[in-house]
Amino acid sequence: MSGPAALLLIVDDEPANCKLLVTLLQAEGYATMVASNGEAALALVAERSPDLILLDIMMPGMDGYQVAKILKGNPASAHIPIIMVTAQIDRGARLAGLNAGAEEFLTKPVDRSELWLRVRNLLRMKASADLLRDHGAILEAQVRERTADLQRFRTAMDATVDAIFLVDCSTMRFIEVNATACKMLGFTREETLRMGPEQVALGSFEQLDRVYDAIIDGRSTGELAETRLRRKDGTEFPVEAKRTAHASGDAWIMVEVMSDITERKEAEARLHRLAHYDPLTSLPNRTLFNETLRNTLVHATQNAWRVAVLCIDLDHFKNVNDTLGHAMGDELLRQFASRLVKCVRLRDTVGRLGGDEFAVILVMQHGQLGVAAVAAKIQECLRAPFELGGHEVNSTASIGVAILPDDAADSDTLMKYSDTAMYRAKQAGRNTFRFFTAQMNVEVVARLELETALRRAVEHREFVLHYQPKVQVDSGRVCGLEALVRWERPGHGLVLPGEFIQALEDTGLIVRVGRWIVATACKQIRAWMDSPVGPRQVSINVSSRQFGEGDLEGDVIRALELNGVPPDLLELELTETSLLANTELTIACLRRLKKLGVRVSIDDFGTGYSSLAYLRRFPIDKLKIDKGFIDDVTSNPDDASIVLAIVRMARSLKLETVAEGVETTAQLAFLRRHGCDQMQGYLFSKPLAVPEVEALMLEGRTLPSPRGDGKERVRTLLLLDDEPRILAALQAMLRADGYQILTAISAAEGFELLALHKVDVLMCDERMPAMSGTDFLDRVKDLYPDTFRIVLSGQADPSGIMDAINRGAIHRYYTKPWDNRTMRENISEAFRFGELLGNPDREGPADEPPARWDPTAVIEQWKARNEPPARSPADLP
Ligand SMILES: Nc1nc2c(ncn2[C@@H]2O[C@@H]3COP(=O)(O)O[C@H]4[C@@H](O)[C@H](n5cnc6c(=O)[nH]c(N)nc65)O[C@@H]4COP(=O)(O)O[C@H]3[C@H]2O)c(=O)[nH]1
Repeated sequence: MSGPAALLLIVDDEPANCKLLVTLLQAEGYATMVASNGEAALALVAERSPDLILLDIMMPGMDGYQVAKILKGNPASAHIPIIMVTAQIDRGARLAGLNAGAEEFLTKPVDRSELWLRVRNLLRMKASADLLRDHGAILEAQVRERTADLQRFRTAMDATVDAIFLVDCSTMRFIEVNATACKMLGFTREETLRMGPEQVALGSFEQLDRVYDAIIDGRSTGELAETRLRRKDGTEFPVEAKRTAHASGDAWIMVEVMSDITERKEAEARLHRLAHYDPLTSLPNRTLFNETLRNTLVHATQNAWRVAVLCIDLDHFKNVNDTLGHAMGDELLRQFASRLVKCVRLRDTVGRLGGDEFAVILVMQHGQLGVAAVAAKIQECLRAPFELGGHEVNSTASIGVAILPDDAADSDTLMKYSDTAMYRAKQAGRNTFRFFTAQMNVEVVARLELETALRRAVEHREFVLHYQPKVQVDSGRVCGLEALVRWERPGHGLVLPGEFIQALEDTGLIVRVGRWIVATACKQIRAWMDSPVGPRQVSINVSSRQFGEGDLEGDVIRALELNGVPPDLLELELTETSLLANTELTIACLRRLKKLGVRVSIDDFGTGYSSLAYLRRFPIDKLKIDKGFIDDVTSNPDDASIVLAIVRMARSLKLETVAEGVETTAQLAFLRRHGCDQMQGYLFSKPLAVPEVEALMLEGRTLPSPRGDGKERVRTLLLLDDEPRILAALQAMLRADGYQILTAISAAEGFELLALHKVDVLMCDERMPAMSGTDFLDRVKDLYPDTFRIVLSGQADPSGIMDAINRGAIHRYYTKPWDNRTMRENISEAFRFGELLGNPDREGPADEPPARWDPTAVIEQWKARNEPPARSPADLP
């Protein structure tokens, strides 16, 4: 036996017995220790844990059974074999010994060989039992550790926010799932473990099998993939899955880790909506619209389809914003969007490009007619008024159309062309549509060239100012000048603003050019102040963009200070339309400038939509009556009424009036007679370069004074007939009666003479080429109601003339040939009649209009007549 000798404990109260046993056992090489009673034995066992105990039964105090029971009851000593040594050999004693836990018995006196045999056998048994016990303990510890590991693993698995599924690839069943997986799916763990992936994943068994095979074969790395899972209640949700395959013996285990990405997907969807859809109308925005157009064009080109792009812009939309506020403007856009969508088929695309700009993609089936029908439908859908917070608002749209492949082959050009066509529709008076044409293309190219040339012009300072004098109507003297920009374009000579101002506006270059104009005009005023010309008031045109984007106020103040120019020598001309834009900003800026002394006038007055109430908000000094009203002021009663209304309104607001574009003395006479303060026009002078306008001012040129001024009033008769023979005969007949006789051979000449002279009696032929006598007199009735009007008719049937008489256009009529005496008497009577009825001091018929004559109402009526058919929101209060 190798290793330390086995330690044997001999327990006996008889020292002789102990000694014998010690001797016998030590002789066999065992180590021994002795205890003389039970307590001592227990103490020794606790202390040294012997390999075997020889235990006497009969001992004083604690007997052998008790000792054995205690030892076997204690796990630390239960494995120590006990041999009971006893003189009793009866069966009862043996049973009691075995019950107490003893393994063997020896009878006293002890037989040496039996002792050794028993001791050796028991020690062997113990050795192998110890071995087994140690092994078991190791195994147990290992199991305990594994169990703890497993527990830790499961706790970790359960604690993770991701769902984890372990799938046995051979059975396609879950063999393990974590708590998150069960919660995500709504199944219990047990229910889940009874299922396989094809019951919760979207995809067939075969599809999953293919995915798993690819991962196992290494053809797929099992990178993050998006898929969907189905819950117990049948609802689905998106997950991101990471799959890895693990070999387990011959089988493969697929570990699937899945995260619920519902929130991420929703956020992505929200972002996508924000990036691609207009939040106000929910229509595709410009980005998505362009993307859709590009894709449509690819398909269209492949399939030889035709595609139309419609650019749609609401007319006068800005007025809704300005008058009803932005919330109502938004509401109009929303309502329009939903009407627009109903005008097209499902497969067509409607988008909002921004502001009031919408666009439509139409895949065409029936050629251009189909597109025209859609455009007409869109116009039609606007016919019903929009209900905006209690206001009924009418709106119209201008539509431009460009077509693939006729006009362009790519989306950018197609968009550009339909936009160009839309602007054409606007220019054509709005509320209409236009197809893009090759001519427009030429214009687009020309426009681009113009813009490039203008940019260069700004850099190279190619602009100059010309000046057009303004004249005081009563004194005939120059009272100021309007600065008008010209472009000395290399290779093109002097270019007028009509050809480039709009492009300067559209490109924003007007802000820089405008600043230059302010500075140059102020420099010129200074130069005249320092020359014999003397101080002169100069007006400059300003664009609304100079308020919003530039620093008009700063520019003006700097230029005035730099040149030492008194502010009242500078006048700013703003169009009605530019006043309407940026109103608050504009008003505030104008107020400050006006406080400084700078003068302000409204240009082209009458062409915009400003009402009297609106005008009061602006700090203005002057109204400039648009040339459009002056052109026919002597012959068109509508224009005449408008001009008179403006003059009268200006007077009541203590504003000066300037008539623009006065070209004839008749116009001047009309204006002079009706109290217009100033005139500007070719009649006096065109805009001139500085040296020429200086010469004009130094020469002291004035307007010719009005005819008949200072002379005594004479009775004036106007005879109008297209036959000079008749005129001559009438003149000869009436010569002796002392009238001032004026003759005209056309209605136009007649109007001019009426404007130039105070005519008392007017006799006109009924049959004239351009205009009948009654029509002429109809107009004269409105323009000069105090004239006594006679018609000379060659016709027997006077029914048309009777109508005119009933309308009050004609006071008398005569048929040709006439009786000289009666005619002379009647004309004389007509003068007397007119003098009796009319106020002999009155300068003209409308100079002191009748009480019912209301200038604001006249302007409103005129606007109503000149509005597009569907009334625009511009009419809102
Ligand atoms: N047929 C005819 N025309 C007459 C007569 N009297 C004056 N005109 C023209 O009428 C225009 C008057 O200027 P506007 O109404 O301010 O209209 C101006 C103004 O709106 C704009 N503009 C001109 N210069 C400037 C400028 O310096 N800045 C800005 N922002 N706009 C300018 O361009 C418009 C056209 O300017 P112009 O071509 O110089 O044309 C000038 C002038 O030459 C006439 O008796 N008969």
